[in-house]
Amino acid sequence: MDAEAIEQGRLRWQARYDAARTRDADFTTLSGDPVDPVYGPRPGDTYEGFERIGWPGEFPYTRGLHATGYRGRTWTIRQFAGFGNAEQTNERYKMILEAGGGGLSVAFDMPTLMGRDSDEPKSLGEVGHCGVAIDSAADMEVLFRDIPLGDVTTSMTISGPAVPIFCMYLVAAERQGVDPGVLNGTLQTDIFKEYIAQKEWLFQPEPHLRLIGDLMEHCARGIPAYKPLSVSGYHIREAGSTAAQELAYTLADGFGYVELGLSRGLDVNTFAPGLSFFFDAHLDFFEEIAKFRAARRIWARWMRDVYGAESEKAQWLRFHTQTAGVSLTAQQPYNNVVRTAVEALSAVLGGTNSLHTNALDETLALPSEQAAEIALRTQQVLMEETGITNVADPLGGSWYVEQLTDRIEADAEKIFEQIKERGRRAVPDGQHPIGPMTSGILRGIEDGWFTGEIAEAAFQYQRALEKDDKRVVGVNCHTGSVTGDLEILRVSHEVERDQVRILGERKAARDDAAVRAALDAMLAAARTDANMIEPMLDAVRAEATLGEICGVLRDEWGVYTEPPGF
Ligand SMILES: CC(C)(COP(=O)(O)OP(=O)(O)OC[C@H]1O[C@@H](n2cnc3c(N)ncnc32)[C@H](O)[C@@H]1OP(=O)(O)O)[C@@H](O)C(=O)NCCC(=O)NCCSC(=O)CCC(=O)O
Repeated sequence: MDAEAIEQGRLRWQARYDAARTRDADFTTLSGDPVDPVYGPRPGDTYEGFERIGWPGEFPYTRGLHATGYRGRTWTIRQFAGFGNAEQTNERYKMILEAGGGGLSVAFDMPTLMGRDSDEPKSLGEVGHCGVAIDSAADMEVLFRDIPLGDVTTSMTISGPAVPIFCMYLVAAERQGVDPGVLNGTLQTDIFKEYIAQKEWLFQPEPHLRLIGDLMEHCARGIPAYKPLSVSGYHIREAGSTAAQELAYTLADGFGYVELGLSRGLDVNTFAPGLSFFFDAHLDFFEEIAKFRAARRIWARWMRDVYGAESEKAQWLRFHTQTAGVSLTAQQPYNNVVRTAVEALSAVLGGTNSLHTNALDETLALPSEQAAEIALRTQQVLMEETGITNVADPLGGSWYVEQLTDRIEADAEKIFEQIKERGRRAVPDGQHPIGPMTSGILRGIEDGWFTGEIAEAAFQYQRALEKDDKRVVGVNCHTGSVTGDLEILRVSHEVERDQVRILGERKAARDDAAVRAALDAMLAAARTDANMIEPMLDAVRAEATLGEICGVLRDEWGVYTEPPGF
């Protein structure tokens, strides 16, 4: 790009920056020297390929979505939390908000994630263990007691039964007197990554996609700020993928949901801002930063050029990041604080919009209160003490980071082509029921391709670890430790007993005929093309439980069995 075009871009950025609001904060170095909000080529310099880098707040958004970077608004500190029953988790949320957490993020227990009630035999021993147990709208009410849902953004990490859980959230808001139309938050909902990596699905892909389409329609129509999908690479990476695979599979899944919205006749400029993303921040500092920068650039280009998105928000890739759980070690667990800080730094340098930092004890149990606080404080140290929020995309223009960004983008493009090619082999072009990327994803799920590719990458890494080519402190080098034991959070079995008892009492107190009628109406809707959100909301309002709602749908649609792979 010639010097004149670079200068024009800088002036556009300056105009945007001047028109925007910045925080009332000190933007100097620790030594008191002023720093610019962004840096670029020196006036008069040319820069080959600068259109791929550009300025923050401008297409292709490599350097961030906002001209002001974190000077306008810092990232959201969003700590994923949930354990025991709704009451215990409600207490933890209040602690997080009081300690300066910017948003909430609900972790559900395994029965809830699988659409089962706490009193089902398969739930035994799991209630309240890896997250909070939610059986019905009444639990959801308790979960957010004294937390005004109109004033807080809440993320809910659930995908198989995402839609009934979402309905419970809406009903909890109604019961607080909050208009559901003003709700802002994120529902994970991403079912593709369940088949690819996390393995918590309920039905075959098609009925899941139908429910997701209904949800997208409902939110696009009436809850404009709500993000019904958090397209997730985190679980793909944690299952052992490479950074490029994480990026490519996740963005491809995102394209699949765009195709789903388009196939429903929705306007891409209306529904695309409701797609957000969720990535892992692993330990290779520069590769991770490059991954985040490439993600924004690829998404903006595909949204504009392939899917016809015109508005900025429809081209923006917004993402949450969680530090890599898989990088934590049980050996010398205090080192995990350092790993997490480095990973969080890469997320911030990559321009994350929202961040969860893992607690040092998460490889052993759910975080204790003390470990959860250190994790939160880690973000606050980065945010408040390091000057990192002063300058947008400070690594832009680094030869290494720019080349890594280009490389990871090229790798992702190759993978998109592989996915689409699988789709073309399964379904001739012009006949894709949803879209060409979606056909490729479904084919890759059905024939175990994604799982196989991830397993191969995980195998290669494990082999490198065992040959000591890759090193992990406390595991295959610098072993032996003088640090003591950790306090471990244990969820008492009484939680399960109490949850089952309360569920029984609630079932006994409700109007059974109303529950049955609402479930029948929901089933009738499932047998048509009608949007299922309203009938499901009615069932939830009648206090139908999660297990009952999912049970009716399981009976109707059947369950999915994964193809065996060796
Ligand atoms: C979009 C995100 C990523 C973040 O939303 P947030 O509301 O926090 O942030 P945001 O949208 O970036 O910013 C909020 C508002 O401020 C505006 N804003 C931001 N920066 C600005 C700036 N510099 N200048 C002007 N405006 C700015 C934004 O445009 C937006 O307004 P407008 O809206 O008006 O534009 C959302 O989807 C989210 O919160 N996701 C979290 C997902 C999550 O927590 N998942 C947990 C998974 S845990 C899991 O799966 C478990 C894994 C395991 O451990 O097993």
